Amino acid sequence: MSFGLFVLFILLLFVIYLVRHNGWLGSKAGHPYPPICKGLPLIGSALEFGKNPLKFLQACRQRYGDVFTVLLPGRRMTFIFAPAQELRQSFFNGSPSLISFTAGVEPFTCRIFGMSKKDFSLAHRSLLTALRSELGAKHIPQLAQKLINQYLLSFRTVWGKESEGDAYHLLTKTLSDASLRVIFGDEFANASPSLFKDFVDFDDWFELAATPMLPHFLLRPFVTSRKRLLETISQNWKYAKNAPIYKLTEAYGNDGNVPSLLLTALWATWSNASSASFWTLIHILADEKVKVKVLAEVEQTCPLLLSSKTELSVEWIFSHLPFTAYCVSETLRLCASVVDIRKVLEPMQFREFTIRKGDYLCISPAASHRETTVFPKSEDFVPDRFQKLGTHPNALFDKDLFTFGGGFYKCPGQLFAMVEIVLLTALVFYLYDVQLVDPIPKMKESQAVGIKRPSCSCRIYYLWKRRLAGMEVI
Ligand code: HEM
Repeated sequence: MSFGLFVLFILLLFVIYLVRHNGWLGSKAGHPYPPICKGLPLIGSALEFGKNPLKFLQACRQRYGDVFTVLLPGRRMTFIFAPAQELRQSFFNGSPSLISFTAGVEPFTCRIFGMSKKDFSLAHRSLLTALRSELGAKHIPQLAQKLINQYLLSFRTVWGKESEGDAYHLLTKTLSDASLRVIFGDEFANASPSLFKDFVDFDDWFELAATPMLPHFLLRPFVTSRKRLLETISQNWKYAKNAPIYKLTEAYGNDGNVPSLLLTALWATWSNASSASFWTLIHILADEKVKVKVLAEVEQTCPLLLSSKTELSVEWIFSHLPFTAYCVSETLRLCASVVDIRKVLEPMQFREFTIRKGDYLCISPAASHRETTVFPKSEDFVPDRFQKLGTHPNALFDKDLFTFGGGFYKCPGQLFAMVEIVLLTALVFYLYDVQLVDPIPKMKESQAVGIKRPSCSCRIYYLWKRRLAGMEVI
């Protein structure tokens, strides 16, 4: 082949690549591909998306409409915006032969937690079923009782009687200690004292480490903390034999991958619920009227909540602490993940567009939760909006709220998460006088996945306000 022909051949390949990659041709069926927000050569929109994903997506939507594709290094992400019911139908309940949750989260399960692709997709359904049953309504009374005992212990050992402290640290530590003991068991928790610290380091680097094509050797703190976490879990998971999490390892059945599986479960248990409990407390503290309503409710309910005679069923908790639960739901509306993700397995139709095989199909819970037609004054914290509707605080997540995902793969920890945050919030307000010391921090703008973290610290002042049997040390 002459040199000229060779150059022509390369140019032809390049043009074919550009046409396919950028969707300049319509699909075979004649339906157009969605418009593309191209960004810069090679890195696409990585910089803008990475800086403030929500703002970037809202700007794209204004420019391109309800369906558009964003190019990121190694990833094409097609976003769809629509009323809740339409999104539930097309995204959460779409045909499994067309879109896949498992393939969508593989960049996390495999690249971050180190699970093998094959094992994960084979075992995924049974894992989900096992966890859903272990954390289901039937077990809540027992789990809730243990949570309360652990919270009371943390008030003695972590909070103390009176102090000023960083609210994020206080709530994260309290909730994490309690949920670890409840889900992984006391023996496992006692054997793993370094787990919390290593997890904080790991979680700080989580999102960067999920970036495709970014080599992990550049992220030394991430690699070190993950190694330590996996070592701790490998050595100690035998102690979790009597805990709910053990059912998961039985469903998985492959010893070699169990530590990675349990690290995934630990991340799911800790990461989102901790931030959610922080924002719930901070939002209530920042609004005097809301705080007064919460205080009235907890004064009435907490004596019963702390009585050993009460069976803490799901219905009991939500019917005795409805307003506190609406505060949690409203917090989860405001702080929801910017992106939820699936992978397109075969070309699929959404409205007039064809979405390509291989694209990540995405919705934005954070953007949907800010639709002013559904949520007037959408940036404000207004728990009354849900109370007026009368929808059960937990059932809101089957209607207009997407914080826990949806369809078959909906978060299996939803009920447990709601219960643990409601109980912690109620007890903090019942047992302490709490005040904000710092202004409310902004949410971390650059975070795309999971409940938003605060962008800076926020101190609270708290003072123990009552006598309680068994709490003499305080
Ligand atoms: C406020 C707290 C929480 C939030 C906002 C949250 C949110 C989510 C979301 C959005 C998903 C993906 C669902 C989808 O895309 O359809 C998910 C999956 C998951 N969540 Fe949660 N979650 C929370 C708490 C928990 C807790 C406490 C646990 C366990 C104790 C848990 C366990 C899991 C697991 C294991 C999965 C993966 C399911 C799978 O692989 O199919 N989550 N969660």
